[in-house]
Amino acid sequence: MTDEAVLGVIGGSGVYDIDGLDNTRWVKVETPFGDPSDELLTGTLNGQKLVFLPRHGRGHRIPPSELNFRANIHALKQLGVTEILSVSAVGSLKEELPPGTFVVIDQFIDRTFAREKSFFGTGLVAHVGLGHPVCNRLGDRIEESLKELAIPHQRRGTYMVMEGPQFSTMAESELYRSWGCDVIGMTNMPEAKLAREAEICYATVAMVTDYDCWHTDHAHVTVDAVIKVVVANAGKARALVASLAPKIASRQGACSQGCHTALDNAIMTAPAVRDPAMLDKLAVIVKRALGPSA
Ligand SMILES: CSC[C@H]1O[C@H](OP(=O)(O)O)[C@H](O)[C@@H]1O
Ligand SMILES: Nc1ncnc2[nH]cnc12
Repeated sequence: MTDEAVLGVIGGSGVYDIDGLDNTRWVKVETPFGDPSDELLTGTLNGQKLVFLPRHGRGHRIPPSELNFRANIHALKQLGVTEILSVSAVGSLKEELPPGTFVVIDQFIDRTFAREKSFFGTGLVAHVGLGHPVCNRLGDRIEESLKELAIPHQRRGTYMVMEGPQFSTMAESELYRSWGCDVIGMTNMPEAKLAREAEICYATVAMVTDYDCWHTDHAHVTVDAVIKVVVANAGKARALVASLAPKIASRQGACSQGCHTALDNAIMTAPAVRDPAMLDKLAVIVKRALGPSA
């Protein structure tokens, strides 16, 4: 099932389209969890099947707390996506990460509180592991591309996920700095958790757009400043996706870290008491782990 790689790209703020694809088509996808943020763009890039989803919808219609993360991940799963590259704008919490730096995220602190965080629920309970919340095989490929393209980057980093939509207070920003977080944003959770439940490799390349509000020598973050940096770095983001695509095409077999088998030993509910309606609703998610007739 994961033998053929399909690369999903979730475009964040300022990234509402993707160019250079062949055989493109915007596809409307329905899910049991409601509507995804927009239609999904399918095509091929350098020989690799690719599906693109603008996280906030084209034109940026949807704020972080109202994103239907479950529908977005479910739609990508339905289109066969096996690895997701999340491209996100973030604020920097460290002096040594100036705007324009790309960070290959490897950890998250999830401080969101107003979002649906699981596909599972009463009648079908599951607990997936999240010690390594991103796929390091995919992270390694991203790092290779960043090196080849000479894009300034940091290989690892902790992304603090806040609820938003307002930016942080100075006290909050200093608190997250004291926790050792590298960058801050509003969107990557529960996205990463749901990708794990859906057995899709997930990795984030976070583009630093500002110094949040803690830095005394820099103006506090504004939307204008964020978008200016995203636009200035759009070429690098495009080049990254183009370079990553053939690396995904040539990857061998299922994820060695276990992303593609995350539901093995994760489903708690005894077969006899599993809710048939939940099994039906989650069929796309649990088909590999429980078999098509579960
Ligand atoms: C426009 S700044 C705030 C906005 O940008 C980031 O979104 P994304 O990860 O989709 O690039 C941040 O998390 C906020 O949603
Ligand atoms: N400073 C910041 N805080 C939260 N989300 C962001 N996205 C971009 N910059 C941000």
